[in-house]
Amino acid sequence: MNQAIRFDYSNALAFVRPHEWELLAPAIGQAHEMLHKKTGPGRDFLGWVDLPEQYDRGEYKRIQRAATRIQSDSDVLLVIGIGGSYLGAKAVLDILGHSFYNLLPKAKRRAPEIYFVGNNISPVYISHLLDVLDGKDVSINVISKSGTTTEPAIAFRLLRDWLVKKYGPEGSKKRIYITTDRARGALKKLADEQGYESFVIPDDIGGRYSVLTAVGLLPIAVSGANLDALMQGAADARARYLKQDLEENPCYQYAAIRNALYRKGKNVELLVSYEPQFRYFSEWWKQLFGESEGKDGKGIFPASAEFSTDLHSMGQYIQDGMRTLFETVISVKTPAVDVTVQEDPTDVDGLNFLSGKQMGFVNKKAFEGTVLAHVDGGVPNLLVEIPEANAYHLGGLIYFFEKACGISGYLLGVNPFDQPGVEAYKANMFALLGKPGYERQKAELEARLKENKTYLTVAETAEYLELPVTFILEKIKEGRIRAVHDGNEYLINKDQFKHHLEEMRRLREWEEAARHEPIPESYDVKDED
Ligand SMILES: O=P(O)(O)OC[C@H]1O[C@](O)(CO)[C@@H](O)[C@@H]1O
Repeated sequence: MNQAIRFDYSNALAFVRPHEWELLAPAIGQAHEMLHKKTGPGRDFLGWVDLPEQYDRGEYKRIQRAATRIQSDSDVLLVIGIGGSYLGAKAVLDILGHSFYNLLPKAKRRAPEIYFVGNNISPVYISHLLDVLDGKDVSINVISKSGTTTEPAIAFRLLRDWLVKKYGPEGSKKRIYITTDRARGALKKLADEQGYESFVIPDDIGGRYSVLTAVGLLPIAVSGANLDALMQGAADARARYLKQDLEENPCYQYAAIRNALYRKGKNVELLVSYEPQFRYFSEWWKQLFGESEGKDGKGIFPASAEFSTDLHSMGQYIQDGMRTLFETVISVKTPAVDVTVQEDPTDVDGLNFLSGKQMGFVNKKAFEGTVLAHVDGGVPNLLVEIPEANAYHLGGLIYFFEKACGISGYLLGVNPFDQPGVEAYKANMFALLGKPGYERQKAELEARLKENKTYLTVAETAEYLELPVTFILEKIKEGRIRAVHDGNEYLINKDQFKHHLEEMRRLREWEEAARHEPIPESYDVKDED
C-alpha cells in the first residue's frame, strides 16, 4: 500500500475539549455498523462503500475502449451533466490535467479538448460553446441517472441536433455515449432505440457518490489520466478506513471533530486549497456534504476558498468576522512542478530575500502563517494532506471524503443519501414552464409572483383591477392613475391602488351582507290584504 493521507486536527483542539469528540466514539461505532451492515436510513444507496473493490470489470474495459475511440476520432468531447453527474469528473480532470488543458496544442495534450455543458440553463454559455466547436470533430457523453434532469436534457437536445446535422443520423450514432440507469429512464430508452453505446450508473449509488463509476470514469479516461491508479487509490483507502475504532481511523476522526465543532456553533466549513487546480474538487465536496447533510433544519454549511487568492478578498472576514467558521485545508505535500524566484538586481519590490527559493516553499509558508493567524483569530483548522496530486492519492482522497460524509450524516442524525429538498425548485420551475400535470401549481405560483411584483404593465394593471385596458389608458392620460414611461411602455406602481382595492372589498362585503338581509316589511300592507 502506498503512503496514506495525513489528517491533522491538532489546530482544532483548542476549540473543543478532547472528551467532547472522544465521547462521539460510540456514535461513530454505530454509524460504522449502519454503513457496513446496511441498516441505516438510505441503506439502498451504499453501493459506493465497496465499489473500489467490486466494480464491474467488464464495463471498466468497455469504458477504456470507448475512451480510446473518442481520443482517436474526436477533437472535442462534450460532457453533458449536472451536479453529481459532472462535478467529480471535472474535479479529477482539473487536478490531474494541465491548468490550461483545453488551450494546449493537441500534440502536447494528446487527448481531445473536454468541455462540460448542461450544468446550467444559460443560452449565452451554450451559444459560445457552439462557436468553439466550429470545424472540429466532436463526441458527446451525456450523463444523467434519472435521464430527465432539465438542464442536461435541454443541452443534449441542442447538441444532438448539432451532431446529426454535422454527421447525419447514422454518423452521429457512433459519437454519442450515454451514461444512465441500467434499465429505466428516457436516456436508456433512447440509447436502446438508437443503438448508442451506454454505460451504467448502479442503482445503489447516488449522483454525488458516483465519480468512480462510469459517470466520472469515461471523461477521466478520455483525458488520458491513469484510471487504474485512481481505482487502486480508492481501494487502498477503503481498506485503510475499515477500522471502527475512532483512534485508528483518520477518516472517522474527521467526521467526529467536525461534528464536535458544529455542536460548538461552528456551522460553516470552509474547504481551502492553495492550488487553483482544486477549485472543482471543492465544488464536488460542497455537493457531497451539502446534499448529504443539509436537511431537517440541520447541517454544516459547506463553503470553499482558494488561498492565497481569497486571502485578498475573503481574508478579512475569515480572520475577523462572525466566529462560526472552521477551515479544512487540503494540502499537497510536494507540488507537481516547482519554479524558482529570481534575483532582481534592482530589488525594487524588496523581495530579493526570496531569491533562489521555490514558489512551492513560499506557498507552504503562506499556508503555515495563515493557519496560525486563523487559529489565533478563532478559526479551528483541520488539515488533510496528500503526498502528491496524482491519480492514486486522488482516488484515496475521494474515498476519504465519501466515507467521512456518510459517517458524518449518521452522526448528525440525518439520512445522508437522499435529497428531498432539491425537488422544491424543480416543481416550481416545471409549473411556471407549463409542464402538463402542474396546472394547479402554475396558477397559484403566477398569482404569487404577481402579488410580489410592484410595477405592472398596462395589461397587467387591467387584469389586477379587473378593468378594461382602454379604461386604464384613459385614466393614465387624465392623470388619475400615476404611471412612468420607460421609453417603451407605461409602468404602474400597483401600491397606489391599495386604498381603492380596500374600498372595493368593503363595498363587496356590504353588498353581500345586504343581499342576505330579510326583506323589510312594508308598513301600509296588512296581512289580511
Ligand atoms: O444524474 P441526474 O439524474 O441528471 O441528476 C443530477 C443531479 O441532480 C440531483 O438529483 C439534484 O437535483 C443531484 O442529486 C444529482 O447529482
